[in-house]
Amino acid sequence: MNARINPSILAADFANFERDLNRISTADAAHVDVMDNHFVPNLTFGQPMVERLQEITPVPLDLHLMIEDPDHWAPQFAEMGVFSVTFHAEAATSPVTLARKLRERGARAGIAINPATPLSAVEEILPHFDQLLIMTVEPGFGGQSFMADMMPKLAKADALRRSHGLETWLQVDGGISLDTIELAAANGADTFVAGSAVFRGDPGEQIAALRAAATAAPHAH
Ligand SMILES: O=C(CO)[C@H](O)[C@H](O)COP(=O)(O)O
Ligand SMILES: [Fe+2]
Repeated sequence: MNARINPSILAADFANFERDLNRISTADAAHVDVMDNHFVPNLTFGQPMVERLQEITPVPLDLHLMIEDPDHWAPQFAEMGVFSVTFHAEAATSPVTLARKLRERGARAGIAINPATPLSAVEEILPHFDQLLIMTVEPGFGGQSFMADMMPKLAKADALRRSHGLETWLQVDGGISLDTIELAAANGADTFVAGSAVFRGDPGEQIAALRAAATAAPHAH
């Protein structure tokens, strides 16, 4: 399995993004959590910040928009030349139209679902997306515990994409560490967001260890 490791810069030093982005240069992408203090009770990066990060990053940017009205805002983020833009199904009005707009602007289109949102909410529209993000914590904060009870939903999503021959990446976000990554990989995840686990220790070593653990995990298929 090709395990992608995307460290979340929510756990980086906010006064040293350039240094910390360079510390994760072996990662597949840098995960950027955009929070608006409305969709989630926390506030992080706005557009000028993401624009600047895009200029200095050595790795592609994987944006996770935890914002209201992504129909309006997400295309503006895609225009910055980022690698991927993932918005929440709970917040979007016209997700398929929005996915098309993101792709037209050169970004991969992702859709995210909260722990309480069933897979059925995105089942029909999955072919329009390059990535499905299954939250394994309640969105809003880093450093929370991995919700192992999301594994049946993840396995179902994996089975769905396989049965339809989709190339959709399956991303998990929240509480991913060396203790939990194998379980997520075994249930079908191929793209792993890890904030605290990467920046807690030596980021390069953590990325390598996480990638090795995910790759070595036994798979159901
Ligand atoms: O979307 C997020 C929170 O809403 C973060 O990406 C996630 O929490 C990563 O942090 P950690 O790996 O420390 O759990
Ligand atoms: Fe995230």
